[in-house]
Amino acid sequence: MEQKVEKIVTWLREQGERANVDGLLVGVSGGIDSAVVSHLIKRAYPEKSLGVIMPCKSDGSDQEHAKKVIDSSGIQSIAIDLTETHNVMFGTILEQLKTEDIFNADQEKIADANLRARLRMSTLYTLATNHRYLVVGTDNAAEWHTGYFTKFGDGGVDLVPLVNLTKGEVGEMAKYLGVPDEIIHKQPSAGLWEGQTDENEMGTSYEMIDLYLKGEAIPEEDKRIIEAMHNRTAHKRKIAPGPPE
Ligand SMILES: Nc1ncnc2c1ncn2[C@@H]1O[C@H](COP(=O)(O)OP(=O)(O)OC[C@H]2O[C@@H]([n+]3cccc(C(=O)O)c3)[C@H](O)[C@@H]2O)[C@@H](O)[C@H]1O
Ligand SMILES: Nc1ncnc2c1ncn2[C@@H]1O[C@H](COP(=O)(O)OP(=O)(O)OP(=O)(O)O)[C@@H](O)[C@H]1O
Ligand SMILES: [Mg+2]
Repeated sequence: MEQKVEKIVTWLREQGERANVDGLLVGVSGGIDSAVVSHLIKRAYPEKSLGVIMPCKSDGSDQEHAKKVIDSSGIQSIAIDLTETHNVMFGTILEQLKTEDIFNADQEKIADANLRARLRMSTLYTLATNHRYLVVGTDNAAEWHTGYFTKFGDGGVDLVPLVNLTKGEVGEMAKYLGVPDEIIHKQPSAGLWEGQTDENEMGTSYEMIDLYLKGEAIPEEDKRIIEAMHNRTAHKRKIAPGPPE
């Protein structure tokens, strides 16, 4: 594990140097993926790494966990509450849609959720510009393969250090790095609405996705769900296409 960690830390430093920036930052949610990235960027840039806590109508326990990650990693931190920003922006958009009688209530929850992720992305890039830092993403191999992220939201980042690690491998790295146990053992959640858990929403488990990625046999139904998610989200893993000349 020491070697795996060192390889990623060296890579992060090289990427920073190549981009000619001063440091790295990450959004800290209180979940395991951003906990691992916080510890990694602190190792890569001990004096120039920043963790950004951005509650947006978020669960109080997530914020407590986020603070624990700041402490366990020793990273510098800043908290920016996006609740009011989201209320104003989403409220303005909804009001106009309703005024013009073109509001689609079926899509409200997902549109609300994705705006939270995109407000976080905008906040991170504002800070990155201010500090001359890069924005480090937290997607792991399971999330990347299934496209379980918001396009240009939490998917809108400069570097993805965990993209080759399964969720299980992220857990092993978290233990090695000293991420608090309660964060390692809690249910993965995007925290985009109350009670949301990744596995409920996806209809399969990270254990199944990890096994699938390792080429092992899994039940037909899980395989079908994973392949459908992968195909439906192919556009998120490419740059925007243009027409042929
Ligand atoms: N074929 C295609 N070619 C090009 N673009 C296409 C497209 N199909 C849709 N699109 C575009 O993509 C948009 C849909 O993609 P997107 O906006 O990402 O939205 P979508 O995939 O519908 O939703 C994001 C999913 O990621 C989950 N999530 C988000 C954030 C964090 C986490 C987490 O684990 O923490 C999880 C969230 O719970 C939800 O299930 C459409 O509105 C459309 O603009
Ligand atoms: N409240 C928040 N404050 C700061 N960043 C956030 C917040 N919520 C989400 N993010 C960012 O969005 C990323 C995607 O969330 P995701 O839930 O996939 O990761 P996680 O919370 O670190 O781990 P887990 O998947 O186990 O919940 C987070 O890693 C983090 O960088
Ligand atoms: Mg989470």
